[in-house]
Amino acid sequence: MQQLGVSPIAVTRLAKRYGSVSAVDGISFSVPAASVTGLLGGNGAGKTTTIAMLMGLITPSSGEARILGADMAHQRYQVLHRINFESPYVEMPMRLTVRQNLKVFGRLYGVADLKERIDELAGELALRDFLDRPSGKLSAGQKTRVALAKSLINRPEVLLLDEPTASLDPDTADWVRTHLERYRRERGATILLASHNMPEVERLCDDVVMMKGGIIVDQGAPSELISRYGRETMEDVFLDVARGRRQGEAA
Ligand SMILES: Nc1ncnc2c1ncn2[C@@H]1O[C@H](COP(=O)(O)OP(=O)(O)OP(=O)(O)O)[C@@H](O)[C@H]1O
Repeated sequence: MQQLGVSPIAVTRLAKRYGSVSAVDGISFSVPAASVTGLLGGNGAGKTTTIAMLMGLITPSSGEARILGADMAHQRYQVLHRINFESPYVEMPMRLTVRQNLKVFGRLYGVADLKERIDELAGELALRDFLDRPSGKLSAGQKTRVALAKSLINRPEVLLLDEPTASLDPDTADWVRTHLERYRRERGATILLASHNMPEVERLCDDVVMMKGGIIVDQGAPSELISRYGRETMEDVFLDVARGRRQGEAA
């Protein structure tokens, strides 16, 4: 059970240095239960490094990344079965079929009703036509649907998504967003979403954390940020932040 009053995702003075490079430089933010927060920033801002520390895949130089109360650098095994992630940069074993891959991940996450769960996801995410094909022989869009199925296999309470719609056609991307919205609503899941797609951020995110050079340069609800910067869209806000323009300053 989640502790009362503790955000499912909580990052405190988190930092990661690689030699002289500060990939993440002492950031703090939290994601309230059952909400979606977008992690935004240009290339090299520190988003993937932050998510990797939240997954416990990279050890912070200092500070803490907690999920469901567990310090992910030291206590991740307490909560791994309750969380999951999706990234287009993580490939599944290509020779295994989609079904075999989902079985491997399902076992890793300790899913009790695995056969039923795979069947359920195959229906919901339209995987049936290629469930018994090698994962390496799928199109990018099909691979993304499989990656989404993998990330939902254990019905996670917390989902970390690193550009879940990167390199998808607009139709498939819209389809993925609709699924994520539905999953969040039905499961009450807490989601952190790194994205370069501003319409996606406006549609899915309750809150946004904007990073640049490893630090947080602004945060708030998309509508709040748009009005604070005197802009029409998050795309405009993003460009203002990326180009170092102050709120309300003319382009
Ligand atoms: N293993 C590493 N060794 C050295 N520097 C690294 C390493 N990983 C990341 N960095 C550096 O840390 C900074 C942040 O990288 P990160 O991948 O977190 O950014 P990002 O916001 O996810 O960028 P993108 O949008 O391009 O994916 C960059 O300057 C990057 O070059």
